[in-house]
Amino acid sequence: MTHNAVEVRGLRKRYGEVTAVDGLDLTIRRGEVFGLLGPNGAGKSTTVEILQGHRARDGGEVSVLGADPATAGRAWRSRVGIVWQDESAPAELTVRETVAHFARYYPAPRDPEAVISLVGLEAKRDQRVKALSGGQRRRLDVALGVIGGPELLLLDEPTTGFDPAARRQFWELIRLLAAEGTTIVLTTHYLEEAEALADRLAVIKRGRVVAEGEPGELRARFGTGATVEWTGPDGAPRRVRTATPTRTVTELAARTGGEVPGLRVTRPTLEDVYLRLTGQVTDADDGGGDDGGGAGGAPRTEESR
Ligand SMILES: Nc1ncnc2c1ncn2[C@@H]1O[C@H](COP(=O)(O)OP(=O)(O)OP(=O)(O)O)[C@@H](O)[C@H]1O
Repeated sequence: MTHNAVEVRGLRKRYGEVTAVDGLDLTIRRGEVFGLLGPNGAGKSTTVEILQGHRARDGGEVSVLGADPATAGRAWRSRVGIVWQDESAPAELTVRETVAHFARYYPAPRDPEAVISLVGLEAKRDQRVKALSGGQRRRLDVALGVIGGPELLLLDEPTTGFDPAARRQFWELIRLLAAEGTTIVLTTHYLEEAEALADRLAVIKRGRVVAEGEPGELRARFGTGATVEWTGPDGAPRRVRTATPTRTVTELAARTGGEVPGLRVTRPTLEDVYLRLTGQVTDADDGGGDDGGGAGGAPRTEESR
C-alpha cells in the first residue's frame, strides 16, 4: 500500500511512429496539487489519459490510488474525478438536473446543491447548459468531475479560454478542493497558474520529466543568477547575466561615479526557468554571459551556469 496518489515508473506510449511518452517517472503525493507543464506535444495529455485508465500504455508501471488504471474496476473509477478537455454535458438539461443526473453514477456522491455552490454556479442552477458561457460551462465540467467525491481529480488544461477573472475564480475553487484533501493533478500552459496552484510540478519534454519539484525549488535550482541591465555611455542598452549582481552593480557604480543609468536587476521567473528547461530559450537568447562590453562596457561577470 503506497501513500502516494500516483506512482509512474518508466512509462512508455507510442502512436505508430510517434513516441509520445518515453520513459516517464512521476510521484504525486496524496493531498498535493501537482502541475504538469511542457510544450505542445510533450506527452502531458497522453500521460493524464493513461492515469485515468482511458488509454493503454506500451510499457512501464503505473499505480493510481494503489491500483493499475489499466485493470482497475468500477469502485476505483468512482474515486477518480476527471475533467475532460471537451466535456459534453447534455445541452437541454439545466445545471441542477445535469449535476443531479451525474450524481446517480456514484456510490457516495456529494450533495448536488453543495457542489453547484462550490463551483459558483448558484445563480445559474436553473439555466440550461446550452445557455452557459464558456467559463460557466467549464465550472460545470468541474462540478461533474467532483460530484462523485473523488480522492484524486485529474484536469487537462482546465482554464484554457478563461478570461483572467474566471481563471482567478477557478484557482480559488482548486484551492478549496485541495483544502478539503482532494489530490489534484492538472496540466497547464500557464506558468503563473502552475506557480499559483501547484505544491509541486514536473516539466515534461519529449515524453520525459526534465525537472520536478516545488516551483520555488525549481527556480532556485535551475534559475540561479540575475540579469543586470543598464544604459552604456553610448546610449545603447547593456545586459549581463551574473551570479553576483551586487558586485556587478557596485563595479558599474564605481565606473559611472554614482547613478548607473537605466539600471535594472531581475531574477529569473519560473517562466524563464521553464523556457530554458524545455530548450525554447537558450542562455544566448537570454543575454547570458558577457555581452561584449564596448565603450565602458560590461564588468567582468561570473557565469551562473
Ligand atoms: N491519438 C493520437 N494518435 C496519434 N498521435 C497522437 C495521439 N494523441 C497524441 N498524439 C501525439 O503524441 C504526442 C504527445 O501528445 P500529447 O497530446 O500527449 O501532448 P501534450 O503535451 O498534451 O500536448 P498539448 O500541450 O499540445 O496538449 C504528440 O506528438 C501528438 O501528436
